[in-house]
Amino acid sequence: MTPGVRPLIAGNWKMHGLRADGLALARAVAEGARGLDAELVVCPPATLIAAVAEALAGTPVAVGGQDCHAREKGPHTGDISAPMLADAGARYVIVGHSERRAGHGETDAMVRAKAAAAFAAGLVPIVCVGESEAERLAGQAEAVVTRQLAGSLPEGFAARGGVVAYEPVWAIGTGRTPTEADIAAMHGAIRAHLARTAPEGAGVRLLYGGSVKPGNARAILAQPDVDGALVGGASLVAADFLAIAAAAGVSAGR
Ligand SMILES: O=C[C@H](O)COP(=O)(O)O
Repeated sequence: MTPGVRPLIAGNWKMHGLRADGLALARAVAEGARGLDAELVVCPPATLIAAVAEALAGTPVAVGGQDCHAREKGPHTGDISAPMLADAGARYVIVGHSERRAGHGETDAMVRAKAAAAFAAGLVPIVCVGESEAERLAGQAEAVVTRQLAGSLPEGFAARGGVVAYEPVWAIGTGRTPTEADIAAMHGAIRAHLARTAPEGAGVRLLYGGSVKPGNARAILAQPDVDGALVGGASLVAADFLAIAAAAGVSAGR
């Protein structure tokens, strides 16, 4: 944890949640969030953003989107723009998740444009980076992640409060995680890259994502330069998500 930084725990619900269970999950998270010393964000599917934002109004839990288009509006069937997310009540948006990079052919340049669009709409982008298993085994993990950062972060990213999530692709939904030392080393490398490129880089919140669970959260969040987590599967169970958030508060020594 970076000293003085408030931990951020974001839940990416991915393509899970119909109205009734999504609203129940959001309300249960808000109920348990009182008194927790971490910032909480839930990122429901787009169909639920407005309803969840309404249900969470006046609570400490913010809402985020899972993706946005780089343009404000136009002939882009099925896409959602950053101003639309903001209008629906979102304050954050995840961009460049590996499932978008792999499943929708998103390049670093596209991710960069999406993050810039998020800022323009008043949203905080959470930009995801991470190596594949083959890249890690080839000793290329840091080079890959540094290249992704160089290509994916728009001008003024650090100064404008952008967030980076390091998610090794092979750790997502697998129950496998890097060693604590490997997480610390990668977060240190990301921090060094950010600090080289902007004076505000030292203050950017760096999240770890990939099989974060209540049982491993405390150890992961205790690593230097790990300022929070981007949680997938465990964010679908309110008690698990809240336990991870509680571990973040403990790791921050708050
Ligand atoms: O965005 C979240 C990540 O893809 C992590 O997912 P997971 O916690 O299910 O491994």
